[in-house]
Amino acid sequence: MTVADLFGTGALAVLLAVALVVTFTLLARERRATRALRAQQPAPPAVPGDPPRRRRAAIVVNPTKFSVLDEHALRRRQAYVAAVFRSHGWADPLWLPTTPTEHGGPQARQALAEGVDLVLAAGGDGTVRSVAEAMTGTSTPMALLPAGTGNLLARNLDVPHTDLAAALDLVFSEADHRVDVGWLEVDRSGHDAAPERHLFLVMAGLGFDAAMMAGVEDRLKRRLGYGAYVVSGARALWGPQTKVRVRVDDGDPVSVRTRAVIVGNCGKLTRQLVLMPDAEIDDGYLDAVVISPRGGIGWGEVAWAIATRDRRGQRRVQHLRGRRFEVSAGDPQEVELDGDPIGEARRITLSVEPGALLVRCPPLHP
Ligand SMILES: Nc1ncnc2c1ncn2[C@@H]1O[C@H](COP(=O)(O)OP(=O)(O)OP(=O)(O)O)[C@@H](O)[C@H]1O
Repeated sequence: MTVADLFGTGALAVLLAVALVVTFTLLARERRATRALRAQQPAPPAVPGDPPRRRRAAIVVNPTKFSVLDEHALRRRQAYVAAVFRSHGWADPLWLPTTPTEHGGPQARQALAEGVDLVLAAGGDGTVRSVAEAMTGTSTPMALLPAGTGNLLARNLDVPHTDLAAALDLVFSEADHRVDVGWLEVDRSGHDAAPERHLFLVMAGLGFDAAMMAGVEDRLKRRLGYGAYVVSGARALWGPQTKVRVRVDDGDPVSVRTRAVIVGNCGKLTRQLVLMPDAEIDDGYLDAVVISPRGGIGWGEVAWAIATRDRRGQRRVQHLRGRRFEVSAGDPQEVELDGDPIGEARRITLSVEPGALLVRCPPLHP
């Protein structure tokens, strides 16, 4: 009998087909089982000589903070920073510059999508805030390379803000700490259908301090640095008091005549000037000051209370603490967010999200 005879018989052809199907099914099952077994096994130990995976950081940089020095300043800093990362065995950092419309959030999200080990915010508090907004709720730490004017978060976390080398050293020598973030809801009309929501890390508020920030022109900042806030503050001092209603958590709203309501996640303006001495960035609470001076003597009292940090019996600087603050005013008031003015609103709501952001910085309670 020839092979053709064999295939000519229908029964044998069916038998052959069945045998083939069974064989392929068994082979496929074996391949699946082998794959599953491999997946359960730990990764093979690195063969000596295999290059270990090098850690990589992304640096979200506001280029305008460097180009004010000279047009090559940013490139020089980038070369220096990359060399420092290499000297610590890290890969060259991924540089993600901010733009006039994308202030750090999209850049930080891109960095997270690329799986970096650390994101650095190189700029002022606005850049830091935008980066932090994208990183909140993730387990990737954020570090700071301060290059702004106020650098309020850096001052509060004791991150060097005038020495790039020292700030960079800290990236490799310190641990990560969970800090609270604040959320500010801005209802501009007092009955907005969808109020804006912004993250803040230091302070947000309404009234005099916001008017002061709004009055700090970029030109003045460049010439006077932090002193620009003093000049603008002096200008804003003499405005009228405003009637606002303040509600803390589920308490009843209280009406006060005030020049400013400032709510803080942390309380330092400078190392010496502490607006909210009890505010801690990791305590799960927000602190607030209601500043209500009347005339020159009243402002003298406020200045004294802030300079000495002694608030006993102080009527002009009232302190509050809670997890949620609602502040509403009859007339639109200038609103401030981590030192940046964001326009006027009639109602703001501030709340805290405890421990939502991982930050690389010196110990919070040394
Ligand atoms: N590529 C860019 N070109 C022009 N402007 C930019 C660019 N990137 C960011 N900006 C502007 O920079 C602002 C953020 O500045 P940033 O917070 O870094 O410094 P700062 O205002 O001096 O900080 P600080 O609050 O500490 O004083 C953004 O509001 C944005 O308008």
